[in-house]
Amino acid sequence: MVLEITKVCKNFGGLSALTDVTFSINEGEIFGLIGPNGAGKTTMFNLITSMFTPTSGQITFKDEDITTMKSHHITEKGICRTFQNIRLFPEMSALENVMVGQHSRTRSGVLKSVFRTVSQKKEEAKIKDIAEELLDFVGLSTFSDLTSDNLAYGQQRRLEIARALASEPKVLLLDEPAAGMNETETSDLFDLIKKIQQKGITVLIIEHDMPLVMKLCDRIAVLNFGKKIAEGTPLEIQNHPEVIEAYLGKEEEDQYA
Ligand SMILES: Nc1ncnc2c1ncn2[C@@H]1O[C@H](COP(=O)(O)OP(=O)(O)OP(=O)(O)O)[C@@H](O)[C@H]1O
Repeated sequence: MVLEITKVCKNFGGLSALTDVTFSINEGEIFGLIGPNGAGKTTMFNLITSMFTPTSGQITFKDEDITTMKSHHITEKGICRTFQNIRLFPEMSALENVMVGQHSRTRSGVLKSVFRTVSQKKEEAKIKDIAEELLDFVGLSTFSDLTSDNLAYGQQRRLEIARALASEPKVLLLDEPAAGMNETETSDLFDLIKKIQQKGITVLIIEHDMPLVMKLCDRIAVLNFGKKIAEGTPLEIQNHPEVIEAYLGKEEEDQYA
């Protein structure tokens, strides 16, 4: 088990965003977290990355309790995420955006040195090399000098993934990576996430694009009103009566048969 979520609850005032949610993720798998709007999926990401603390319950990463660990320590441990709304630096180049993503792994910090020592210069050169490799990995090497606001939407989402990869995650959390993508971009995204898995990185993905989720994920957990209503393989999830009723809807049932 790489990540274990045990009996996690999160209340916001009187609202129970998550109630007693338990699931665990195996090393190297692509795990989907799905459910209707407001089901608590992003809240779960916010708890795993310590943007919020659970009201109760436990989160462990490789058997270490990380429930109350600070966010930056969680990044250093090897958990990194992308956001539902793109959060790039719009006026920085694609390359610089990825270079910034490495800050948790560097000693002297990126782009800030005024009096640069030889070792800092070497480190910067290495940071640039790694960023170039990552841009190549996500298929954006020809756009390296473009500012991120000049990239197409699907490219910006891939750039976000490259930036997240720059922190050398063991577990990558993707929050609706296919949102707003056309069919070709979604198909490229599928290939990219599979390549990330092949690198040995575990992927936890929130996604509303059901055909993509069903094709991509090894296992899936389904939330509804903050509670887990099902967990299993894509086939098990597609045939789960409570999921069909709560989430997929009768109309869409045939689509996945
Ligand atoms: N910071 C917050 N303060 C108060 N309520 C919140 C906060 N964050 C989330 N919520 C509430 O918790 C519930 C779960 O929200 P969450 O964003 O986790 O759902 P979601 O499954 O990610 O939805 P979507 O698919 O629409 O992104 C919602 O009712 C939401 O309004």
